[in-house]
Amino acid sequence: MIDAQAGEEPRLAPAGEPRLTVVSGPSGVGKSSVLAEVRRQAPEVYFSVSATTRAPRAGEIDGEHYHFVSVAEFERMIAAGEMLEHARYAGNLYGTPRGPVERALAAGQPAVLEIELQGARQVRRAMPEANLVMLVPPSWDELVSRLTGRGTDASAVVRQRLDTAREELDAAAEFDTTVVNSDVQAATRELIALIAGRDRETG
Ligand SMILES: Nc1ncnc2c1ncn2[C@@H]1O[C@H](COP(=O)(O)OP(=O)(O)OP(=O)(O)O)[C@@H](O)[C@H]1O
Ligand SMILES: Nc1nc2c(ncn2[C@@H]2O[C@H](COP(=O)(O)O)[C@@H](O)[C@H]2O)c(=O)[nH]1
Repeated sequence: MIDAQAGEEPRLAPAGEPRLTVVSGPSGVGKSSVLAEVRRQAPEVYFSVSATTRAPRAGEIDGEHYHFVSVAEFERMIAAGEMLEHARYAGNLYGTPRGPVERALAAGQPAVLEIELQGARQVRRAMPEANLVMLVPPSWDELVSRLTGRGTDASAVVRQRLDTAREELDAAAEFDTTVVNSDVQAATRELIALIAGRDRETG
């Protein structure tokens, strides 16, 4: 957690206020796996559903895993100011619809975004009080093994995602907290504490 220096605005939301938590990290590190467990154990948390122009993978449900939209619809949403952040990743567009996140926070619900690095940087600028968490793998070899072992992407896409992963891991210092995903349950416990703002509690 980063404390405010004398004369500077505090960067993280004050204790007691619902917090926006951004979870980022390289493709294949286990963001979806850990957040599925967070969702199960902390049903009070609002999880943003992103819009994407990527084609659905087997088993992905429109409106649940993503809002699967056309490029034209995605561009309309940007032009209408409906995106909190957006980015191009591995040839597709991804973005966070702004309204549902703002409504959840206004209603007192902690909210979580699972987004890549460029988007996390945009949220940092737009909402400096957000807590940025990077999920990292226990080792590079383990990341490669998880991404290839998942079997959802062609080898060229895996290579592209691994190239981006190096850049993402190099940016870990920009995040407030780094959580190592060696074990899904342990990472889930750490994330739930951060989402609930337990790191802001004193005494
Ligand atoms: N702690 C862990 N130990 C071993 N395997 C894991 C762990 N966490 C996730 N995995 C596995 O790693 C693979 C990638 O996980 P997942 O799809 O959750 O990653 P992701 O970060 O959400 O990827 P993407 O950004 O591409 O959506 C999956 O096969 C998942 O079962
Ligand atoms: N900037 C944003 N990145 C997003 C968003 N939703 C998901 N993502 C990230 O994209 C990559 C690839 O996801 P995949 O489902 O195709 O494997 C991954 O890092 C996601 O976290 C978003 O709204 N904005």
